[in-house]
Amino acid sequence: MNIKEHSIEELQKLAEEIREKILLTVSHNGGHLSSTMGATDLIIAMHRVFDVTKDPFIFDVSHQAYAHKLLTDRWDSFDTLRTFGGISGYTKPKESQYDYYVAGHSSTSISLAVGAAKAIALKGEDRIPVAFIGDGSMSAGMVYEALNELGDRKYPVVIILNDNEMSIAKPIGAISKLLSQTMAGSFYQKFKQKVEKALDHLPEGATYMAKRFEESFKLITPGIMFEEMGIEYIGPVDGHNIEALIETFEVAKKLKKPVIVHAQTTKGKGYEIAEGTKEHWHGVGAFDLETGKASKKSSAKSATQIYSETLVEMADNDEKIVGVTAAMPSGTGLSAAMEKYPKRFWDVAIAEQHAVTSMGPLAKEGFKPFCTIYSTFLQRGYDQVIHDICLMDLGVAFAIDRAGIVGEDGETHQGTFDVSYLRAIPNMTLLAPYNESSMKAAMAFAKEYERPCAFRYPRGTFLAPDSSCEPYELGKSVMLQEGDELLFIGYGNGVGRALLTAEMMEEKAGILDLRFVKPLDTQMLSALSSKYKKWYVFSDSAAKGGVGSALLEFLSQENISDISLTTFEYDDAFITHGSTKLVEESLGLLPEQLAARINQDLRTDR
Ligand SMILES: Cc1ncc(C[n+]2csc(CCOP(=O)(O)OP(=O)(O)O)c2C)c(N)n1
Ligand SMILES: CC(=O)[C@@H](O)[C@H](O)COP(=O)(O)O
Ligand SMILES: [Mg+2]
Repeated sequence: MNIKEHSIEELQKLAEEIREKILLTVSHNGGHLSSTMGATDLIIAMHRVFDVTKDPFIFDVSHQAYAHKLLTDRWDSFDTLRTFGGISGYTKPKESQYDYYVAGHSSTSISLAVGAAKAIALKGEDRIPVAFIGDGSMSAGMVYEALNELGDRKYPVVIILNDNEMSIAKPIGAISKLLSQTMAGSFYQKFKQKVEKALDHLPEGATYMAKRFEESFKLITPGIMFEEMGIEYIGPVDGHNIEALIETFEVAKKLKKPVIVHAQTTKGKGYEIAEGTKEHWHGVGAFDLETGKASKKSSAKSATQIYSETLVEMADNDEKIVGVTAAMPSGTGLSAAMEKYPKRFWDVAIAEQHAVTSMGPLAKEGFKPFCTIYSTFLQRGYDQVIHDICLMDLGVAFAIDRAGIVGEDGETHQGTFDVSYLRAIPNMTLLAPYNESSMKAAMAFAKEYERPCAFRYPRGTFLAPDSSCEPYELGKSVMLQEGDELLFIGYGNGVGRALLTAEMMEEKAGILDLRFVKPLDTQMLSALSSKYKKWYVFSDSAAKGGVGSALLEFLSQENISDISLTTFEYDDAFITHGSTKLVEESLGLLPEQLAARINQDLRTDR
């Protein structure tokens, strides 16, 4: 859509139309509502001033970029948002030439802008990278690694800081406090302009004094930090005043230097029910537009809820239990423990690396940390798991939520890699529960275990219903059902998939709840290898380096060569978005598909 010739009134009308379209679509499909509603005016002004056909538009996380999608080539396909086969909820160059980069994990945009600026400079082109980042995403270390270089090398980059005074939850930390010093900021802006005018007319000696005076005022503004790092700061500006935004962006563009435009917006702008600091509206399922009520409510307890309740119970009985989340208090369920024990459970903002490392000394000092992070976001803290926890052999328990396919968030968020990336680390123990009782038992094990361990569980509910459960014992698996020739080995939610598949089999399968993928129950596996010659592995994890790999390593080490092993894990490819069921169906992983496949194999064998 070419908006270069639009009047301000036409742009304002367009903003309304875009918000209506977003509202209607998200109320049907679910999605990131409040971020994107609040960012709409900024994105319109961005498209007006910069040239999306040549300037890299780099959205941080990119959950707020729906208006960008609508302004480029996705108005007609927008109703497929986040559905299987439809458009992604995030920017994705494979989807559109106007999406410069993939995003989904936060705080990468300024690094990307610096990289783009280097390429542009090397190519001698007249283009300018524009990074669009939210206040919540300003907490992560990557931002400051990039600003550190940018402020020194001075590439022309415009950073639009969309400050809605919210992360998903309440933003945490000193940076967030600094950004919200806006009363002083607006006063300071007027004051600064006056001082600068006066300085033009003063002799040299007086300029020094006036500069000192000005700097003492800067100490109370958000600009100080950026300006001292060598990055121009403009703001705060009203992020819903399209006319003012266009003027400001024009100024920023002409500076040909690194510049931050600090814009204040209201999260949820345009949908009153969602406006302001209402965490719920960050990411929602389908809802009724009139009332704002969710269309579907699940009654079954999610794995996260079980974790959350169990953690509080454990914390009630043991004051050594502590825990951390990196900006996902409600998503991980840590919020319940944080409310009850605010001194022992912390949200450290988007800062997975810090979350992991900071739990090390707590373990060293005799506390029991539960480091509660989604599988996908723990990737950010990988070196810290190795260097700061496992090398020290400390008793930190990693509670890995959103393990497996997460559904509509798709490629950037799938929790597929944790088994592979954690299994390689010395001193690490890996276990997984498959229903409510086993989750409690796994957590009880993790609480007592004095070395690093990680347990994983899925988004939403476990596939298996609850059942009685023996306590977890290091490296011990449990046989759930004996069979004839086939052995189904389940890990975590894979046990539920194995149980469901077994119900549809023409032959009775033995079912093993593996419990630990590291260390493996070698005794049990050796014994089972004499009776069962066909092994099928069920685990919601990447096949490369996953559970099947671990079992093949075992068979090879033991020189057991008469077993055929098939693993139902994920192939070596990024997995698309859509409802979990449709995505799993596309991968052939629904129990009925697996049963049909195994039954067919058996028939062919005979
Ligand atoms: C590395 C990483 N950790 C956590 C998240 C989860 N997450 C997505 S958006 C978000 C809040 C971002 O806040 P902000 O940048 O202010 O954007 P807003 O939603 O307020 O527009 C969080 C914590 C993520 N995407 N990436
Ligand atoms: C944008 C982002 O990273 C989060 O908002 C994410 O979508 C949350 O996912 P859950 O809905 O699984 O908590
Ligand atoms: Mg924000």
